[in-house]
Amino acid sequence: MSSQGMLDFSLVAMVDDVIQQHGKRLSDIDLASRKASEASLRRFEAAGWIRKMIGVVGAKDLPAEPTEDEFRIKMQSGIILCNVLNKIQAGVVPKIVEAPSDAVIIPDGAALSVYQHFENVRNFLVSVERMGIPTFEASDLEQGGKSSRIVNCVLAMKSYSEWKDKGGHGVWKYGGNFKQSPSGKQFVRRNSDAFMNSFLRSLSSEKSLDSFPSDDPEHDLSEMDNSCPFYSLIRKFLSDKRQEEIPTIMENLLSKVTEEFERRLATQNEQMKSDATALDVSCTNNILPCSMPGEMKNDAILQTDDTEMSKLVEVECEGVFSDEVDCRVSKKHVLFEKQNKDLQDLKHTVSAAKLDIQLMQKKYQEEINCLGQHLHSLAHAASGYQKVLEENRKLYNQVQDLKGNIRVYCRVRPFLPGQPNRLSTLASIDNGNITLITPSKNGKEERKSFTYNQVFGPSATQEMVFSDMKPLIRSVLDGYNVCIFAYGQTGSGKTYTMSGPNNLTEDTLGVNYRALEIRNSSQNGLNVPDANLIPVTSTSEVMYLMDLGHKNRAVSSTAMNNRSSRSHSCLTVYVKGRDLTSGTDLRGSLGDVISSLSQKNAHVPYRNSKLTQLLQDALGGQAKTLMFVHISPEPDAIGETISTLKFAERVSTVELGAARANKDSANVKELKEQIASLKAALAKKEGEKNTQKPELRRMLSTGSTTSSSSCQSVEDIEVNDNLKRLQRRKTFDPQDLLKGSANWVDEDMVHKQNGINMNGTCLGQQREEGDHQLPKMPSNKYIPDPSKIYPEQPINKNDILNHDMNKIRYEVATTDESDELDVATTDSSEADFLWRRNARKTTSIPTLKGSTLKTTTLKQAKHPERSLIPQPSARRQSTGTVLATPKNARRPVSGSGDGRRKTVKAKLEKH
Ligand SMILES: Nc1ncnc2c1ncn2[C@@H]1O[C@H](COP(=O)(O)OP(=O)(O)OP(=O)(O)O)[C@@H](O)[C@H]1O
Repeated sequence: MSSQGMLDFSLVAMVDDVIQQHGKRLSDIDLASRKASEASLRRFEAAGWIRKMIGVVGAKDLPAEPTEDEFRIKMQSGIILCNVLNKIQAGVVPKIVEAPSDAVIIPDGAALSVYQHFENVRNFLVSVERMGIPTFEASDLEQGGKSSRIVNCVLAMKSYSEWKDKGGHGVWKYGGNFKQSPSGKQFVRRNSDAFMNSFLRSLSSEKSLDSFPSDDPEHDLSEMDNSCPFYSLIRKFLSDKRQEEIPTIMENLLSKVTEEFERRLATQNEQMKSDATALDVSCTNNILPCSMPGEMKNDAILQTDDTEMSKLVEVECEGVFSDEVDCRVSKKHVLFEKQNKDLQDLKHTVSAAKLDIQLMQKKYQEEINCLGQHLHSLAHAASGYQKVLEENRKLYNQVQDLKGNIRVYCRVRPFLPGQPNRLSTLASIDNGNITLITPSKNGKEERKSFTYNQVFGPSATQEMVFSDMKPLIRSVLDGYNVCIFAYGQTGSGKTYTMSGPNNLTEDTLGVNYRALEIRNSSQNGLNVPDANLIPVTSTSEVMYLMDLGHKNRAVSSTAMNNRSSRSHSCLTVYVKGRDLTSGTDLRGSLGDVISSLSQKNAHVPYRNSKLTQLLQDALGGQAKTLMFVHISPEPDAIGETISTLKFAERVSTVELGAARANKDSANVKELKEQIASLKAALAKKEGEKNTQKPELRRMLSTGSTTSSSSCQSVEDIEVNDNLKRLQRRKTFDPQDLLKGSANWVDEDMVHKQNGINMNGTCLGQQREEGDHQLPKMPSNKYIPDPSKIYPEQPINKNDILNHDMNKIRYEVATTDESDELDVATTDSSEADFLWRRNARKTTSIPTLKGSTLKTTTLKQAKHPERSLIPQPSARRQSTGTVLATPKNARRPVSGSGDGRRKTVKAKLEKH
């Protein structure tokens, strides 16, 4: 809205206000100023005439427009006045006393020679008076004197001079009337009413001049008073003023009115601006809720901006603008109405939108409820599916057990603290399936999935891992042998799973420790050269031995693992239990192998071959075997990871044959007791009847078709005797006898008595051969007195159940062909021995000499068909060889488990 087009105030009221505020002062100030102005004009006129008469120099640099004081001071010495007078009439002042310099004349007439000044002034005044020119008092030249009288005197001299210049006719008389000022300003003396008429006419130019007939002033004024209150106001204001004051007063009044008008206009503009802003905000606020969807009315509201509203208001105000108040009220009313209407529209829109939203909310709520029900049923179905999957997994594991498959678990190590690259190759884990992201050749990522019995992700805890293995470990108590071994790239977490990290806490205890919580009784037996068998009576004693072994392990830094195990860790716990109701004895063993991969090929084969021998028992068909593959999540390990997983997948297809419990029936037990007592008797007699030993040896050699005499024992003869007796008993199940562990335990017992120990887990194959004579094997050192190794006694490393196979490995490397080593190696693996024994059969070499570990490994490499298990990649060779334990050369190449079992059955039938 334009401020020019619509005043928010009345002009008349504004003028009235100005008059009320400044009326009296306007008159007073203006009169004084007028007088001052007149005095100035006269002074300037006087000064100008003096300068003209005597020159600027003669006038002592009197300014053209001097102030009152300047003029008085310049006149003070009387010199100028005298000189001017002499100019009008030469010699009228006969003697003028000049001042030494202007500097001696100081303000306020403090002349150096007051007397001399007085002389000049006196001479001047006398001369002037004589000429009939108006004079002044000498004191008028002093401060506070009437300087206007000095000016008047000078102007009178001027008048006289002019008169004289014109010829000096008649008598000169000074009138003292005002004349036109040098500045051109002229005060016009007029009749007050006439002047008012003229003045008001000029002001009323906005109205029609025709309405003011000039020839009847009285009529004019009354007409004007009646038609416009403004004129009446001005007339009233000027009525008591003198005519000559009216122009000045009107000038000042107009100036004040203009000032006030501008001030009010500015205020109105400000007000209009802020109103417009408020209107904008109001419109915006009202329009915002209209932006709800589906409201067509909003468009109309949005289009009604304040410009359009201004136009509307202006149109409505048109024709009535003369009445400013009405116009303003009308305009505001229109605005108000408009805004009110808009507000109502907006309210309507908002309530409509609210209704819509409520409807939508209701609809969504219904949909959400519906979805919730679907989700519920889906969740129910999913949980059922999970249950089915879990059941499926259990059944699958059972089938695996029945088939004797190696169970394969997989664990993914988490990223280690401080590892910069946290991009994992692991895509997903789902119920035994693991999917990895592998970089493909064309740059696109590919995914590869593998299936195992169980898969643990990086967040799996030790407890979670162990609880899954618990049933397997518990089956030791049911008489099964159990072998759990870890496999994987260096640094992938094998040690962590089996033992735990360096700083062990209750939460991070590995499988080894946790398995011992289960039971705390054990029997010993380990066929590792230089390893010792220590009887223990409690879990804590086993833990102590484990710690001891752990300390003895060789570790060193590899590229991927700072504390990489440079040794194999093997813990065998022999457990013997008794079923109190049936009187059945249960025995089992747990072979726990932690293998570490090396970074350099040089030492790998040695290390693997020893592990192979250790695992022979577990792979002999009698054990439940769990292979725990470990992988690292880092992208740069993806090659090794895929290779590991592929190998593990192949391993999971290998059937070792169903494991069987080492149960002794009452009959077998009875027989065993007889054998034991016989063995004890034999042992007792052995010392007494040294002469009989050659005879026994001879009997043994004739009773065996395959083994060398050096490997036979007295016990073997007794086993054969018992076998013959058992075969004659109809109630006896030959399977019992074929359970190698049953006889093995007997052997074990005897060997223990004789200070010899054998691992009692891998005799199935021996029975298959129909060769019931056990080879006599150099044994581990049995330490009947545990106190030898416990803290109170100095620890002899040779007397410790040594977990560090590294030592063995180095012996192999350095004494490759030594007899001791050969024997030791043979000791450590019955199956290996048998294999070599058969080899000897075919090659007719009746000696074990030269059959070193290295040779064994090489032979195996030359005859991969002996292995029941697929070979891993070159880098995985160490662990692959662990599984590829050299077997009997006559063992079927594939379908090993079944084939082997068939062989067993054939042998049984024979028996
Ligand atoms: N599941 C896990 N959670 C936390 N840390 C782990 C886990 N698995 C492994 N680690 C850590 O990763 C590092 C390497 O693990 P570990 O020594 O067990 O590997 P390894 O396979 O035994 O290696 P090597 O074959 O070289 O002996 C260790 O610092 C270990 O604590």
